[in-house]
Amino acid sequence: MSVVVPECCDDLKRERGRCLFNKEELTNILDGGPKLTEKRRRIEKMLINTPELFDDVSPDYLSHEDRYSNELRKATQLMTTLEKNGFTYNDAVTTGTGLWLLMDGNPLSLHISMFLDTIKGQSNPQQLQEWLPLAEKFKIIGTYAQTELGHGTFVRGLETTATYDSTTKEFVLHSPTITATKWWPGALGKTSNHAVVMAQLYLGGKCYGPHIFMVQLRDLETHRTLPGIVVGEIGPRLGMNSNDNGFLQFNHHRIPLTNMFMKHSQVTEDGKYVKPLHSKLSYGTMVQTRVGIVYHASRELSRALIIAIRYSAVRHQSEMVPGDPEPQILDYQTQQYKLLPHLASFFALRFSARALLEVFIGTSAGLGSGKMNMLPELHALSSGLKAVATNDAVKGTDICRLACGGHGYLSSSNLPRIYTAIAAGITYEGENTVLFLQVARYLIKSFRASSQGQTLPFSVSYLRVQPPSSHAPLMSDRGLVDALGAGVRWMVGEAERRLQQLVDSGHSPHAAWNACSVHLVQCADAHTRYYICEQFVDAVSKLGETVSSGVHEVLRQLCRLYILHRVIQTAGILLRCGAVDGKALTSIEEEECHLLATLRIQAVSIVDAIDIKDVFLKSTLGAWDGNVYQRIYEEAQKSPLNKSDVTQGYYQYLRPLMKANL
Ligand SMILES: CC/C=C\C/C=C\C/C=C\C/C=C\C/C=C\C/C=C/C(=O)SCCNC(=O)CCNC(=O)[C@H](O)C(C)(C)COP(=O)(O)OP(=O)(O)OC[C@H]1O[C@@H](n2cnc3c(N)ncnc32)[C@H](O)[C@@H]1OP(=O)(O)O
Ligand SMILES: Cc1cc2nc3c(=O)[nH]c(=O)nc-3n(C[C@H](O)[C@H](O)[C@H](O)COP(=O)(O)OP(=O)(O)OC[C@H]3O[C@@H](n4cnc5c(N)ncnc54)[C@H](O)[C@@H]3O)c2cc1C
Repeated sequence: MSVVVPECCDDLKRERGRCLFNKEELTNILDGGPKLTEKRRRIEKMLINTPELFDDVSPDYLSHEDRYSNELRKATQLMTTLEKNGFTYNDAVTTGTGLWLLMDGNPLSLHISMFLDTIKGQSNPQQLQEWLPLAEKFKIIGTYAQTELGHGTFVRGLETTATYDSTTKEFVLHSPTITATKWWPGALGKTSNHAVVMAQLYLGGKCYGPHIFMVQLRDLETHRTLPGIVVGEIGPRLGMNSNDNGFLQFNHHRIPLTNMFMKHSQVTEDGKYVKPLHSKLSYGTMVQTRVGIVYHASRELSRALIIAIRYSAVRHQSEMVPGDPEPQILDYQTQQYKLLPHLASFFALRFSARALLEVFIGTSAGLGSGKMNMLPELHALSSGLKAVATNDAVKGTDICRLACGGHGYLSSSNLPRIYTAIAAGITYEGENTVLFLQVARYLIKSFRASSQGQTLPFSVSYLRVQPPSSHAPLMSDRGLVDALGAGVRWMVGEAERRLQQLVDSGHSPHAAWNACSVHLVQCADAHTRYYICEQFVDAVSKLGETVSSGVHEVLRQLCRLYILHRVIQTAGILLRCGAVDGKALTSIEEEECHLLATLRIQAVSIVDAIDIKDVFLKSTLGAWDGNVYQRIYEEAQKSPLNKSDVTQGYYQYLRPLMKANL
């Protein structure tokens, strides 16, 4: 399939004619450099030239089984195409391209992410040597099986047991109750023949907590389920229904001793336990996936924004001035207010995802040499950013849908599918409220440590009781970010005060924690957003030295909008702690409205620079040419109900009803 870039409609031509910055330069920044843009485009070209990767029929018109088979067909084709052309699966993931072709629930996504990552991150050298080549070449296909019917969040509460039998040097895996059934893992139902399984380790009658085991589930020749294992698919879900999320039960199923992942903790042949350097090292795959999800959420949000902003430039509705031609809906301030702060969020998340990845890489390198001290900070940052990124992507995507009016509700807009896919991100890989509470624990601990004079890690250093006096004027970017920091400091101080007050009045620390948890979640959210603001300001100011003035100006405006919007959202707190006053807020609100109008002028060009091709957007509303109505009409013709003028349903139900004597 070759892509011919069509002439765009007059509205979009006019929009693009107003561009005052170098789009390619902005694209390079978003990709992480010109080389990465070039690589992404090579991958895209290769994928676009593989017609088997594209749907002939929308998954909406397929049966549950055909939908799965079709996605599996494309997923396997994607993997072989990448392999043959010298790319890795990771390339397709990190560029987003592979995901966009398969984001109806790719049945190989868990294999190429959490299964492979667990093998890489949790194996000892022998295990790595044995399993990695098999997994990389798809000789074994796996998933990450942790969540159970009874417990997802509370990993320590999992019920699946792995009991060591030193006489045979085996673990016996067992699901003692219905609630111990593994439930949810992607690709577990029908695709995977292996799984990495989280189970409670029992040695000599003593429980050592959750540990990870490599378990074969199906015969490698016949694909039949092995004895002692019950496995199946869990049925339809809100979205991503082309995946085979599954269930799994063990009935005293035996696996060799060597199938416990032994990089961090070990069990000896005679059943002795060797503990890890840090008790949460076995949660490493979850942390790594959370880092990936921040990127993933920003990419999905960007797809929705491209669709909604292009559509808003093409769609004309009502009269702004009586008797005048109908304006583009993007000219309405309320439409700008719906979309442009989310456009700013996309950029903020992209820069923060990059900063988080650096922390992840630094911490992982430290772990390699036995340094565990950065782990709590990585856990807090990855938890907070995963939660904010998915919350904002879900909210932003739905706003994009709403901003497209009725047509946003059409499947062919692709907004419903983007929404339902990213909506799962709020829940999977750590439910967001739960992750925020982890961040809050870290904040309270840090606040208390700081009160005792201890030095704080970089991401929380602003919580110091005596902050360095800020010299930045309040209305500058730095000044406003400092004000936001003062707000978080006040919130955390307030949370700590309330916790202490409850404990002093006789509550247990745990009861006090629960009684303050709404406020604690707000602290965690505010802290993470403060971190995001800092990363955005830093990134834009660093780029200022290297990019052209047009691009720098656009980035500066987006960053400013993000900060102003955040200040307005936090107004109540900032007023209470005295970081801003009413007069400042009024001028911030006015400036935001002014900025919306400024950014509106180049909004289409900004989303063009995100550079996602039509074949990956898959939207009747968001295509490059803006030929919206023709595309919507043509998609409707593909409905199976339009194959005949009169449907079977007419003869079966409608006609008898019309003929009945009611
Ligand atoms: C195609 C895909 C390719 C690539 C992937 C890349 C991007 C993703 C892109 C797309 C995704 C698309 C498809 C994938 C779809 C779905 C995949 C989904 C998979 C899953 O959902 S897997 C299951 C995930 N489950 C969870 O996340 C469970 C959440 N629960 C927990 O993590 C923990 O139990 C909890 C709640 C954090 C902690 O529980 P608890 O409070 O009971 O504490 P503990 O006693 O356990 O902890 C005490 C102590 O330890 C600290 N701590 C906890 N966790 C960590 C950690 N990970 N690291 C460091 N420290 C940790 C905790 O804070 C306490 O510290 P303190 O005592 O306060 O000092
Ligand atoms: C599409 C999808 C794909 C998934 N893929 C996988 C996979 O591949 N592998 C896998 O193992 N799992 C997978 N999961 C499972 C997922 O990780 C869990 O659903 C998730 O961790 C949440 O756990 P839960 O469902 O038990 O929710 P619960 O923990 O029961 O949450 C329900 C409610 O209780 C609240 N709550 C729970 N604990 C607390 C607390 N301590 N404090 C305050 N509030 C609390 C939550 O905030 C939430 O509002 C997937 C889930 C989905 C939806």
